[in-house]
Amino acid sequence: MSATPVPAVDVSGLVKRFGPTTAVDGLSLRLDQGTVLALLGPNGAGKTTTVEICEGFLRRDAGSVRVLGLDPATSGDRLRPRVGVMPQGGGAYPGVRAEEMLTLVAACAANPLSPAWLLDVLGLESARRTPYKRLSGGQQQRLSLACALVGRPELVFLDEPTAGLDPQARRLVWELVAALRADGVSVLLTTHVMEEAEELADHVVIIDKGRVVAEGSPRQLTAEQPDAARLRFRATPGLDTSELCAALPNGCRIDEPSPGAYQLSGRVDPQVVSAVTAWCARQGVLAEELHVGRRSLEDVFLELTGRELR
Ligand SMILES: Nc1ncnc2c1ncn2[C@@H]1O[C@H](COP(=O)(O)OP(=O)(O)OP(=O)(O)O)[C@@H](O)[C@H]1O
Repeated sequence: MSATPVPAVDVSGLVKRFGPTTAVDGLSLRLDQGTVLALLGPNGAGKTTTVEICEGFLRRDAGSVRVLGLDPATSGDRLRPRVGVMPQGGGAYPGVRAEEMLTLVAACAANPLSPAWLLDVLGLESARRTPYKRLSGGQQQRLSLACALVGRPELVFLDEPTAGLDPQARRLVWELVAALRADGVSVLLTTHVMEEAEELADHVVIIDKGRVVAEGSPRQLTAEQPDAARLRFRATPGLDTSELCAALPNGCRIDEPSPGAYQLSGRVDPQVVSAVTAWCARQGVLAEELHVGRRSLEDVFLELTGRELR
């Protein structure tokens, strides 16, 4: 009989307070080896705090945390060679050149990847000799990612790895995360971009105010009755939707979960779309960002918390 593998990250009942603020409030999550977990939540939800505790950079107030079976609060020396960290916002000595920085980090690893190769893969070839402070924000992000990966870690923590990246660079990071997963590396990433979680993660943990509000695979979280679709649009906040409600078929409901964001749930057919746009025309408002589709993680978050992710 084979033994169950140790989870890459196992957090249970985690609590962290900063003075009167409870940043993490009894949070539990588990990242299985070789999988990708996305910690999704709005600003201030407690994502960075959770990750920094797992990285061993912050002390917890309560709960248990195991990273590759070890406690990061006491086993930092043993974990450092096995774990890659891409902190939010990055940061480095301003004068250090991109390749110098990566070579320096590589020198700490027993069996590093080639810095030159990694710079090439991340599209930083032309910035090799550029001092850190002269790199663009996106280049700094990618260098930070390279530093997290150069030591061939078993597990990587990526805190908002695509924040501030242009679509092309974002796609590059997504491909890299998929490649890491294919190589059996475990990845815990934070994001408030739901498409990122949907695209990359095996398991999504949605948090708000330091607590888990939902979790599961993206498919589980967005599953609904097969004939149900969503219609969403933006318009002037506070419109009286009673006339529209009366015109909709039974089983359709319209909500305004956050000001100006309207959401219709139920069976969305061409007549329903037409009723909505006709109603908007009568109100003299333009329905912006009109979208019909299946429920997204953004919808799930909105339903659970009444607020938008961004
Ligand atoms: N060093 C600190 N001192 C005081 N309060 C802090 C500190 N670090 C975080 N907090 C507070 O803890 C809460 C959680 O912050 P955290 O940075 O973990 O959230 P987050 O989900 O990562 O947000 P973001 O998406 O903006 O990065 C916030 O209310 C934040 O203001």
